[in-house]
Amino acid sequence: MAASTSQHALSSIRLLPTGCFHPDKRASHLHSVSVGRCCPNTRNLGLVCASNSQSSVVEPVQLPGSPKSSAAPKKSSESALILIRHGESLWNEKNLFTGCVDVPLTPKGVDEAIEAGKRICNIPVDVIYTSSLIRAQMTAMLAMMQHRRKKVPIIVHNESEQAHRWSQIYSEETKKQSIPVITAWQLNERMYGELQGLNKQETADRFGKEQVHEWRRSYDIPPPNGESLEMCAERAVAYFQDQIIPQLVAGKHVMIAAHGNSLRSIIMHLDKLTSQEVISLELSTGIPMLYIFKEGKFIRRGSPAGPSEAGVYAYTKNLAQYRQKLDGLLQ
Ligand SMILES: O=C(O)[C@@H](CO)OP(=O)(O)O
Repeated sequence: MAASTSQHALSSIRLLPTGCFHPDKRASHLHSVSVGRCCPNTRNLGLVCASNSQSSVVEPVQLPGSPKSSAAPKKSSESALILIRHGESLWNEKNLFTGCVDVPLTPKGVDEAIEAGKRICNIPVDVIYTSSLIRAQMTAMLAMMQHRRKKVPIIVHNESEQAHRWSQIYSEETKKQSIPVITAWQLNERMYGELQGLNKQETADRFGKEQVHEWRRSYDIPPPNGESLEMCAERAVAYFQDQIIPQLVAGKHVMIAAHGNSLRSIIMHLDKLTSQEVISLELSTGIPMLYIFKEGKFIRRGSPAGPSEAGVYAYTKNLAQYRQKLDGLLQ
């Protein structure tokens, strides 16, 4: 799907000077923390599921003010949030409504994911969230293969106590060189109901262009027996607030690999778009978008253009320092 003016608008935001943070200090804490795992049908399970700290690679973080909070957020801290829509899938290529049908990437989608990875290869990533769908997971993994830090992305398995136990890592050093990948159905594409598997053009020919546009882009009108964007936002934004924001508050750098509509709903929330404005928000496959989270606010930084582009690393002093560190220029 072509990038719209909104997508271009995302990339053309002016850069503002911002303060400092210390990505590497935070990354070094990864080895000692436990899992914040999401269970289906429950919104706020970070604390409930994190019973065994030994076998896990990422800690659920509590928001400031919470009585149990152990990780006090640093006032001056600043975190990167990268959002990536998955690369082209086999059903994108065939122009079929996909929704929650779990199809893989095309070779072009694989290339897009690799390209996305090159664009973010100098931006710190401490924890990755993906949907439970393979196209988002492939994208996350392929993108991370390009990262210069060369940490190993590892999918966190908490679907059963045994899965949790059997996927333990027994070396603290190896954990330090890992990035937890947390999969969450809440980040899935919106469920397209009875449109799933139908050809988009044929559906428009049959039901009319306007009707299909309404199903695809309106905020609160669901397709037959499917989810509206509003319904998708209810679970995706709730998950983002309950599970992901606490990571950012604790100073973790987060990447989310997800889908056109789950990400549209999160961007709507971050950018405070109205239900009218979100109609024209289109996300291209495999294009990363960067936000900086600082002092409780999200600052949109557009789409990093590539490792050779200097601009993105001037977004914040800390991104520049992180890159210098990767370049071996800093100790
Ligand atoms: O088919 C889908 O699942 C989505 C994303 O590819 O399509 P649309 O752009 O119509 O929301």
